[in-house]
Amino acid sequence: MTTGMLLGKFLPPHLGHVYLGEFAGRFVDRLTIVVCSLQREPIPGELRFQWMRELFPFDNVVHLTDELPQEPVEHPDFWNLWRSALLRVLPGRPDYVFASEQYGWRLAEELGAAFVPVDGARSAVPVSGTVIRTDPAANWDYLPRCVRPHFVKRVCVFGPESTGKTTLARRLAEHFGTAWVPEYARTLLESIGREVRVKDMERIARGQAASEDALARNATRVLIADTDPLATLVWSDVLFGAVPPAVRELADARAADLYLLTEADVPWVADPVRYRPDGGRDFFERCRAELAARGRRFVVIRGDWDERFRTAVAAVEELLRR
Ligand SMILES: NC(=O)c1ccc[n+]([C@@H]2O[C@H](COP(=O)([O-])OP(=O)(O)OC[C@H]3O[C@@H](n4cnc5c(N)ncnc54)[C@H](O)[C@@H]3O)[C@@H](O)[C@H]2O)c1
Repeated sequence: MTTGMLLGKFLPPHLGHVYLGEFAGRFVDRLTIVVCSLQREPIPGELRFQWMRELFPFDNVVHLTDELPQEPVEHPDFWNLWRSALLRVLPGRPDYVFASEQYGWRLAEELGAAFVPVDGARSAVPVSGTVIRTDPAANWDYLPRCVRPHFVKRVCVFGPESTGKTTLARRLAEHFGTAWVPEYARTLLESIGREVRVKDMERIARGQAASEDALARNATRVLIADTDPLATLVWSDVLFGAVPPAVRELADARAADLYLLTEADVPWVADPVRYRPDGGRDFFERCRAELAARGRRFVVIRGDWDERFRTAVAAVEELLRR
């Protein structure tokens, strides 16, 4: 049986890393991937470790969190420190070391392995972590699906019933060539076939959050959500005078990058899962107050359908420029 190892910061993992890992996994029988992270780095090491485990489910992915020097010039004992740290986390001395960097030669020698250089010019998959961190939107196609939610800007269409939220969310998603998140309350209530109860509220908030996180993987640069758990909080309070703690927790913890707050200035349309034909104005004010109390960024969407769409597009474009 042949064994191999490769290491990296994977800050974040991109398709160049995926190529390197998939190449190495086809070269040897048993591959170990070492995720090296430092506390000061801009993306948490634990998250990078989870991403790499998801990307390489059949390989041995380990996490090295020692605060080691990063370049040989930084420490006279650089190679001894790296050799002993690596031998601690590797299952044994590898037969092969894989890298696209020249340091792979010395690294392999330290571990008593043969070096297999992989695309030093990075011409097969021309991308780097620095390029992605500088402009993730421009390099979106190089991001693996599991990494995309970390870089996606989240927009939430928020406000009273029958103010065109779903149509606006769909239209925005189409305009920006991305994914949208349907309102989970509607999915649940249409399936449950009875009036909503307070005990449904936690399931609605959890469903909304889970659906958003799952669909964020399909998004390109921005994700458009038709409501979020903060809307569930407002609904729970308005309908039942009570908010389950789990709903409050989700509403407080999850902030969209931008809320499009839709005004109730368009005609009401009745629907079996709509509740408050006369409460649009109060509900709008309540939504505005909840956003303001949490310091969330929002833009009010009002006027006819075209004006609403134009205001929303301009607000999302502004968010994407930031
Ligand atoms: N500089 C040295 O001499 C040296 C020596 C030993 C260990 N280290 C440490 O190793 C760790 C990992 O460093 P890193 O910055 O190389 O990690 P990284 O995440 O940038 O890269 C991981 C691996 O993927 C390769 N790679 C990157 N883009 C690629 C692409 N487009 N196509 C194919 N392969 C690609 C890299 O060459 C590397 O082998 C760091 O903690 C560093 O300090 C450095």
